[in-house]
This record gives sequence, C-alpha cells and structure tokens, in this order.
Amino acid sequence: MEISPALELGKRLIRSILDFDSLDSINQLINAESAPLWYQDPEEGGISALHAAAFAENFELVKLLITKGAMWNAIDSLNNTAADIALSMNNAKIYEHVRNAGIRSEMLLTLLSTKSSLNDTESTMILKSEDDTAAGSSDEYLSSKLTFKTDEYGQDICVVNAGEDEVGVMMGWEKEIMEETVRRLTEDHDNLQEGLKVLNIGFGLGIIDSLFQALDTPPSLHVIIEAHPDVLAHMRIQGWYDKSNVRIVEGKWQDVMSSEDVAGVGGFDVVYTDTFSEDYMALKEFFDLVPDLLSGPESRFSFFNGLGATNLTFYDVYTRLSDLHLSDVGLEVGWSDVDNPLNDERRKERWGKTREYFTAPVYRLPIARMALM
Ligand SMILES: C[S@@+](CC[C@H](N)C(=O)[O-])C[C@H]1O[C@@H](n2cnc3c(N)ncnc32)[C@H](O)[C@@H]1O
Repeated sequence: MEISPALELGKRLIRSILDFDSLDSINQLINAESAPLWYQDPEEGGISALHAAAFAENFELVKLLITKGAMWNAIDSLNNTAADIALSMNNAKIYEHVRNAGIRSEMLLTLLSTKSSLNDTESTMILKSEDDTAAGSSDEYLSSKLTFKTDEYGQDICVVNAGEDEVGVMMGWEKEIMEETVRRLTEDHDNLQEGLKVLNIGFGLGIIDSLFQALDTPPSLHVIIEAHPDVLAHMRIQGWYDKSNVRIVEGKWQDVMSSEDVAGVGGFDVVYTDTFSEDYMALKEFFDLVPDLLSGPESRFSFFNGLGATNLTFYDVYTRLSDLHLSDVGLEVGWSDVDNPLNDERRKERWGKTREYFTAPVYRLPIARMALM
C-alpha cells in the first residue's frame, strides 16, 4: 500500500531506531527531515519511535524523543506504552523517565482543565474518559438498568451493559481488597471503641458497608451516598433503610455534599469513596473536599484505586498523581500493596463474561490522613 512521504519518514525513523543506527543519523531524520514522532507503524505492531527507543534500550534517544514531544502514553497493538516495554526489559531508568514525563504532563493537564476557560480541553488523554457507554459516562450509567446476580462461579456481581460488553459495577472477588481497606481504615483508630462516624460513597454490592457494620463496635453513624435507583431499590429490599445507625443519602455525591446528613455531621472518622464510570477529574474533585469531611488528625480517608489498572504504567501514573494531588490538599498517603486476588488460575473464572477492568498484579491501597505541620 502506498503511504504519504511523511508517514514513510515515520516508518524509516522507527526502522532506523530498531536497527541501532547512530544517534547522528536518527537525529538527522528527526531534526532535518522532520520525521513525525506520533507515527505508529501498523507493520511493526503499532509501535512509535518512543517504543522503538525503549526496545533498543537507548536512554539518550528516549530523553531526546520526550523533549521533542513524543507521546508518552501511545499504546501499541498489544496495549503497551513505551514505559511498559522498558519495564518488561527491566530497564528502570527508561521506565522512570517515560513515566515521569507522564506524571508531569497529566499534572499540567489537570491544572489546565481546572481553569474554567479550558474546562473541556480535549487533550486530557488519560484523565478524561473517552468512553460514552455506561462504563465511561456517569449520566449514561445512572440511567442504565443494573442486574444483581450470582454468576456461574457462585460469585455475587452487579453488572451493567456497556455497548457490546457486560461490565461489572462491583464483583464479589473485590471482597479481599475491601477487607484489607476496612482493616487499615479502622485498626487502632482512637474512636473505634465508641463507634466510628463513617462516610461511604457508592454502595455497589454493599461489601464495604457490611464490613463496617460488622466491626466489633458498629459505627455510631454510617452515612452512605448512592446515586443509582436500582442500587437504592436493592438496599431497601436488603433492609439498609431500617438500620438505626445508617443514613442513606440518595443522589450523586456531587449534589449532596452540603446536605445536613453530610456537612451537618461536623466531620467523619472514616471516609471512603468507590464510585463507577467516573474519571480522574471527578476523583480529584472529591480529593479537594476531603479535608472538610474529616473530623481531625486521627481521621482516615481511602478510595478505590482502580483507575488505569489495565496497564502498569497508567496505574503507576494515576497512583502517583493521586499522591501528589492529595498532598496538595494537606493529606499524607501511606500506600500498601495487596496481591490482586485474580493472579491465580481462578482469574478467567472470576471475570466470567464481563470486561476485565483490573489486571495489575497488585492493588495499591491508599490510606490518607491530615499531614502534621
Ligand atoms: C464499585 S460500586 C461500590 C462498591 C462498594 N465499595 C462495595 O464494597 O460493594 C460503585 C457504586 O457507586 C455508585 N455511584 C456511581 N456514581 C456515583 C455518584 N456520582 N454518586 C454516588 N454514587 C455513585 C454506583 O451506583 C455503585 O453503586
């Protein structure tokens, strides 16, 4: 097939890098001939020049390409970024260089998109979800029908249809992550004996809420914010509305934070959020509210750290971005690794027919507190 001269140059650049040509001749293609750095060669598995430089383990060239504007988050046909390739080759130096370029670029994009005039900037490639099915669009999700069922492997799941796929809103296998989260949120908490004041956003299967209720001393107050009508109906059938220490706030968290049941409480001992179909910008918006939701230095905050978890580099970038943004609002995060319970042979069984959304080998669990001055 005939391709344009510009694409031909892009192809030559990738070939030249893979052939270990000298930095001078590669520079010639980039600087004098303006070979396009964005080009991804379908005949080479969809790799870009940056991928090729990671394959060739050419650190100087990786640095040069990043300086010249190569896209750190381009993925090849196997869904790998250049950083993933460096990681698979155990090249920490290249991995960190590309990943750090990602963190810088996403920090900048978050900053730009919070300025009102640039609110809808198209360039937020990771931060903004481009999926307008129920899995990526909050409005679409909230008006979709949910199904609660036990799958063919005996696992409780709550699913929604997103385009052709069935996507898990919450799946039973996540229980181990929720258990560890509750343990770390409550262990040795100063107010544990008198009953914690807990705020949870997103009920799903009610796994984390059931764990809070099952504490030796149940919460003195347990506020749950939930937006989906089918989940609320499910909660009613299960008797959550009848529990004396539980208050259910119906609606999107974005709309109810100033309500008496949330702002009127005067601060919580534990705050957790785990919503669905929301992107990083929404999470960042929530982070900004957290200091006002906590009652004091003993209070703890956590969130389901699942964004980007189908790609190691993206997961790392999101995790570090969260850490930086939480520190901007005065919160210090302790991270711990929990083995992904899907690493074993049960993996295929656990996903059943649903779309996989968490494939990282470890879950990076955050526990944040007000940083001491
Ligand atoms: C992944 S599930 C939560 C699972 C829960 N952590 C558990 O342990 O079962 C996400 C929940 O958040 C709800 N949700 C999504 N967007 C929301 C929003 N903007 N405000 C409040 N709830 C929301 C969904 O309807 C769903 O019930």
